[in-house]
Amino acid sequence: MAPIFKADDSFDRSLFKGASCAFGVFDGVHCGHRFLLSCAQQTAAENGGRSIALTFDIDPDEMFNADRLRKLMSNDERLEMLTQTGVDAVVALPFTKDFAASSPEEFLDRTFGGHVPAHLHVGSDFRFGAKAAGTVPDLKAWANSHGMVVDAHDLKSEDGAPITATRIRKLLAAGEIVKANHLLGRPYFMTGIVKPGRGEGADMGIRTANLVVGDQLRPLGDGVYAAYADVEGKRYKAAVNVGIAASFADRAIATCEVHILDFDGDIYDQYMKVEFIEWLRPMRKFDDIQELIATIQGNIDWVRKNL
Ligand SMILES: Cc1cc2nc3c(=O)[nH]c(=O)nc-3n(C[C@H](O)[C@H](O)[C@H](O)COP(=O)(O)O)c2cc1C
Ligand SMILES: Nc1ncnc2c1ncn2[C@@H]1O[C@H](COP(=O)(O)OP(=O)(O)O)[C@@H](O)[C@H]1O
Repeated sequence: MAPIFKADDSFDRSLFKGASCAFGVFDGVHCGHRFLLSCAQQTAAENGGRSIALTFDIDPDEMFNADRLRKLMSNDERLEMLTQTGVDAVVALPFTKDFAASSPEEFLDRTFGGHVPAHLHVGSDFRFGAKAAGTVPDLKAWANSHGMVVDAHDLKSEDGAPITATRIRKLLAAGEIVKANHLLGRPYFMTGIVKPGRGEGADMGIRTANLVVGDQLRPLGDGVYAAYADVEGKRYKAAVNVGIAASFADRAIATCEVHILDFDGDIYDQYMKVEFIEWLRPMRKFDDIQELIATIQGNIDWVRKNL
């Protein structure tokens, strides 16, 4: 697995010399990102240099659009997944207010610190520097005078439209999990530590392991889904309610309630990963608890038969 370098003041930027970098935020590490990263691997192989995923430690939108941000994964998960894409190294630039305020030219000077890569691969919509003022032609002009080749790639498309994190977030918000997973090239997942809920699941005969996932990390629309849950190193089928349970909205705080099929352990305070596979139905408010139980049992049966 590739090492992760945090590009703070102590970082030795000579790592960039002769390298092929793909530059982006890479939220979701989706198929479009993987294509760009494979381009860096290809020119690295041709030139005998390293391939590097060049990114930021946080998503810049956390600084500028925090209220409406819906990330596809946490920053740690993003960096970790980048290490598994086949690149030789992952470099995370600290995205501070000061760094974000750099002019486009200053931004590039500070990023590379005099050690310019051989190749830089970006998407054709790449913008950089304060107020995203730097464009691909600006990048190419800087590269020309610094001996770097810039490859600005058309965004990889699927079903007639570019694959972008925004497009995937919109599909997830609409519960279109199959289409979102297709563009991600993997199942969309949520992760967290299992917390105690209201204790009503056991009374209903349907235990649920609860995650409290904040809005920023919950682009997936409310609803009931078929999923897989990874707990204690094992993978189980699961029926999952996403969103605050409408029938208990006055007292519920969990936003991802996971009934794990054929499982009967205590996993409070344990890490759990939930991979979403199919949308089953909208979440709804039930006035009759027996009807709620029967409906959930129907969802569990569906998961058992179809996943
Ligand atoms: C597959 C599944 C579907 C669910 N669907 C709904 C629903 O449509 N409406 C609702 O209010 N709660 C729904 N729930 C949530 C249950 O009401 C909740 O798990 C139960 O109240 C237990 O809560 P507790 O874990 O906090 O004890 C669903 C739960 C599961 C596992
Ligand atoms: N099949 C299962 N699916 C989910 N959690 C289970 C299962 N079996 C046992 N558990 C355990 O039970 C807990 C959920 O029990 P529950 O009665 O729903 O209480 P609460 O919602 O208050 O945590 C889970 O956090 C987990 O530790």
